[in-house]
Amino acid sequence: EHISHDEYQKTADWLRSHTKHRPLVAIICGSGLGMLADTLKCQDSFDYSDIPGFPQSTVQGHAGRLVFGELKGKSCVCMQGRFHMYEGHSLIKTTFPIRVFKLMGVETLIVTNAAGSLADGLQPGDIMIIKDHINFPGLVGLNPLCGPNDEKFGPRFPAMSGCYDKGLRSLMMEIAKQMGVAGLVQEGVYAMVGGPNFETIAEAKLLHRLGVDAVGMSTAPEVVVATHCGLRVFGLSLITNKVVKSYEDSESVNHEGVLEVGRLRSQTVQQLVTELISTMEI
Ligand SMILES: Cc1cc2[nH]c(=O)nc(N)n2n1
Repeated sequence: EHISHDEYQKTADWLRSHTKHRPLVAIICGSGLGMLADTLKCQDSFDYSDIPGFPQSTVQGHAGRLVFGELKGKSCVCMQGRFHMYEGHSLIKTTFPIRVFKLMGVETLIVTNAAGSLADGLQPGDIMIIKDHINFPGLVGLNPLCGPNDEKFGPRFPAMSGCYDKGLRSLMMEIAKQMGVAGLVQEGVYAMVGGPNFETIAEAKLLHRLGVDAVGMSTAPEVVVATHCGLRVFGLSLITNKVVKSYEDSESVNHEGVLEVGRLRSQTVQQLVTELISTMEI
């Protein structure tokens, strides 16, 4: 379906009339990383169900709240729970909040997610700074920008090269070193698959062959829409499991395990993101 500019504007106006916060940074908290929102000071929070135009979140481990507040004195808005294509939402709906944030004056998007690792050097519990992504659904036309282009947001044919801001990626590597967790952090390529099933072994081998380091079921559509409307983007993946790449391997992955690693490492992710927001020029 198509969403008119006025609908985005209406939601942005509703939010601006319900909070005094004027965030410059938006953060999307991935599976098991929702606690970051709880660290915001002077919070104003809204259940997605109370916000006109917002879709509803249905995934275990995703609260479904929009939290405004301050992080180290900087005004932020946090999505505690995000929308996924596999929930049956259209991609227009899953990325609706991004354009609302843009209309509210947000200039930087920080997106976090949980992902499975295909790279041999990436272990569960590691943190991957997203250098670039492969948007498989987008390549076959499942793209939030399909349909009439809204020129007020951006061009018909937006460039995507360099959509993960190099300055923020370097800054985050610096922060990881200062925090003494550089050993946990490395850059890599993230691939989005539609889900909700995890990969077959043949699919895992294909992705690995294509140069994918970590695979998940979100993030790319949000980043495409954010880049289209001119937001600066930083992304990181919390590696929750090794993707099974061999027919001899009996291991298999499940959502519980994904959430468990989230709980284990969320503290570190929280500190890294907080430090990034506090250090970067807004
Ligand atoms: C959130 C998440 C975690 C994993 N692990 C995996 O092996 N394959 C995925 N697609 N995902 N997605």
